[in-house]
Amino acid sequence: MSQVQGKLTVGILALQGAFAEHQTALQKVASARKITVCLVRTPDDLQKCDALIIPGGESTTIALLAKLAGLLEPLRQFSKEKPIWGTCAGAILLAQVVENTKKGGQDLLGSMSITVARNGWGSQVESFEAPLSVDGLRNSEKPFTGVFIRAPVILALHPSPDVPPIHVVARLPVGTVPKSSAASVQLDPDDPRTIVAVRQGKHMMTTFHPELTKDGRFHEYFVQTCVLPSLSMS
Ligand SMILES: NC(=O)CC[C@H](N)C(=O)O
Repeated sequence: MSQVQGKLTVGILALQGAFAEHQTALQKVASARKITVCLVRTPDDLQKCDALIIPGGESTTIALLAKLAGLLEPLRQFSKEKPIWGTCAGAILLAQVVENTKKGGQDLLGSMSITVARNGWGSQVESFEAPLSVDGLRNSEKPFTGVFIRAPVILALHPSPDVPPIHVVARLPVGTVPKSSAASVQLDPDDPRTIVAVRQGKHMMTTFHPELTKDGRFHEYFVQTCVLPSLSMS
């Protein structure tokens, strides 16, 4: 475990997108939990980390910049050993299969057995917020505000005996009708597009942006549920 003064180091991929917002949110959690926050721009930065957050932004741009920085393969290797949390664009990078990619496809880490579609609810104007009830969050009786901005949708989970179990962490509330032309009808409760947060093994993806709220409970949840347990196994 790469610890600095007995601390746990959580990296944030800082190539493009909302990495500063994650840094602010994580620093609030860090003060209570001996965590060093590291902005990751090179393979050397990544080496220092015990876990990683990939922020929202544009997944095609993040992947291209990661390739240019020589980070794609190190990220794939990292994901085999250490926890990654992908938010929105970061969720796309973690997915095994992505639909609606840019022409010619895009590089992925493929760390979670999930199919997502980019911009599943439509464009920026169809962004929306939804109150999410999330078991396992501190004060879970208080809904967590999911901020969905040109968000991907989960089209399918691919559980199999060969991969770690997949846990649905949060779904859109029954009756949510996103303003999107892509889903203007009320979603059926077991429609996979209602799934907006998933854990598989040590990784987590959220199709929304916890870093854009002032509510740090998802950052706490990632540390408690994904990061700390992975350290005890390493
Ligand atoms: N808010 C976001 O991260 C948007 C993700 C972006 N639409 C993509 O496909 O990469």
